[in-house]
Amino acid sequence: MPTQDHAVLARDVRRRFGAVEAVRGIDLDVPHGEVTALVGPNGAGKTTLLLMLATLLAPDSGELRVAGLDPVADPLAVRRKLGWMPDAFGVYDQLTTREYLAFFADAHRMPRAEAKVRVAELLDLVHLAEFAAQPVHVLSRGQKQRLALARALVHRPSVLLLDEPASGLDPRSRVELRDLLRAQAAEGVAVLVSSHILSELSEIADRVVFVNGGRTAGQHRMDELDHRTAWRVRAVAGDLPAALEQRGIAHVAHSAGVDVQVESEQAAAELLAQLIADGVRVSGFAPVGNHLESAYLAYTEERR
Ligand SMILES: Nc1ncnc2c1ncn2[C@@H]1O[C@H](COP(=O)(O)OP(=O)(O)OP(=O)(O)O)[C@@H](O)[C@H]1O
Repeated sequence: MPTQDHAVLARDVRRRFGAVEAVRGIDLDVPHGEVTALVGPNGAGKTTLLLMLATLLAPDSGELRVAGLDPVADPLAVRRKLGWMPDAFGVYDQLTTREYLAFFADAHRMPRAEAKVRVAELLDLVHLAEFAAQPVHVLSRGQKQRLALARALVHRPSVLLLDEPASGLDPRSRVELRDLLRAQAAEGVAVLVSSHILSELSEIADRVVFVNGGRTAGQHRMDELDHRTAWRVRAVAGDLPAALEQRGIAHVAHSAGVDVQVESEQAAAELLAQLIADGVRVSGFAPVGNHLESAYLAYTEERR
């Protein structure tokens, strides 16, 4: 089994909670120096997988490696290499922001003088220096998330796991998070990030792992993703679904319109001409989302 070159590796990992098979066959490869996106619908098993990688939950079966180490056999060694940003903020909110980070530096046995410098550096990095002496509980949700990110980085980990890191962040903080994750990857850190914000992931991720129903549905480099795009069609008169069916064109109807997959802009232009020729009075015709969104919809289609 490859270890060092794969910063994070999972092979046929399974975990159930009573009758629920939360994870039932996940394979994953996350290399150093890249940002890997972990995406999938609610309940797909992403958090369960991340908790297992973060040594906080034991798998029922399968193999896991983090920084070449086994999180089941050697959790303490894994934690020394790993930065973990959970989707919910932890306790200790009576501490000040500075004390909170110092506490985690101490937990990583960082010498006090070094910890002082590192904490100040991190507070600047996540723009919380002005809150250094404030108790953590006064921070807003987004500020707490930035603090959680700083906490994950305290000990300069070589593997960074983030569960929905952008969900509470304002637009500027999201841009900064993107830059920060790219900078970490450029320094050789392996970054695995789960998120539902596909437009943002498509801008920072080098690779994507799709998870659906507790299984890996696909792993790709972003530049290998199918470049077919979904186009959304709306019509004010004429039977749009019937016209598409008659031409054998697969489509998904929902309240915002009818989505079809087309191969290229040229194919989209031809489809529009055909629909008009069929008597459909088209009122809207535009590409939806980006390549990552299209691939996501294709991988999770059977749920509809
Ligand atoms: N501690 C638990 N006890 C019972 N069931 C659980 C537990 N944790 C997770 N599950 C179930 O396992 C499945 C996977 O949950 P998980 O949180 O891993 O999904 P997710 O992909 O992170 O979802 P989301 O995108 O909504 O965060 C869900 O059906 C969930 O209800």
